[in-house]
Amino acid sequence: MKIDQIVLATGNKGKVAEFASLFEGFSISVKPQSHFNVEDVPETGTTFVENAIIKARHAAEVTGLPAIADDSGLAVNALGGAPGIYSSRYAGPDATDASNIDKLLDALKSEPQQNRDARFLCVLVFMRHHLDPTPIICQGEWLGEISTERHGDGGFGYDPVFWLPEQQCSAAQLDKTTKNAQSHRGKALVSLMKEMRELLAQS
Ligand SMILES: O=c1nc[nH]c2c1ncn2[C@H]1C[C@H](O)[C@@H](COP(=O)(O)OP(=O)(O)OP(=O)(O)O)O1
Ligand SMILES: [Mg+2]
Repeated sequence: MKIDQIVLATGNKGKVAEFASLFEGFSISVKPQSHFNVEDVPETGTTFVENAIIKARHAAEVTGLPAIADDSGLAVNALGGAPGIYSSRYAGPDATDASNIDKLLDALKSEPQQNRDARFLCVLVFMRHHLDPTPIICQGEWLGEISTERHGDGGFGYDPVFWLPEQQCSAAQLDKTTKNAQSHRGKALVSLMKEMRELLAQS
């Protein structure tokens, strides 16, 4: 199967920036959906997998191109896995990264550090076209803790409060390359590229 161009089915500029460096050296051109005027689509699934498929299918349908989508989020043990698939809408329909973090810190305010374990999860989906019956689905996770205060201003989303105890810094204090080498998204993309290479070599 010959592919020259792929649409990246996300409206999140933080993800786009990370994917841009992850895709450096990749032989196929990967452009964000904004380049093709694809609008965000409602994420009506109850799993990361369903939401990633919904986003990839939508972008593939609008553009006629193969698509990659990312559905990701933060799962906090002390909150029973919340905010999970609702991470981007945790503080409500008009949530921002800042209001989501405020709500998270408030929800955890009485939890001591040993109860603040969390993980980032990322599901990536590749669909060759919008009716692809066998999408490639890969996932990655990244373990950390939720700090009581923000640290750093890099990255996006919950990065300023995602604390990495072994590195004694937050995800927002890592440069992009260092974050990509260990993040949920970086790990999922390594698996996805391996499977895509096999698929593209087959046909
Ligand atoms: O590396 C990360 N560092 C910090 N925060 C992160 C990360 N990865 C996901 N997150 C958070 C951001 C958002 O609150 C939610 C993803 O929600 P999710 O629906 O997948 O993305 P989104 O709505 O921002 O953009 P889009 O759906 O167009 O891809 O998890
Ligand atoms: Mg979203």
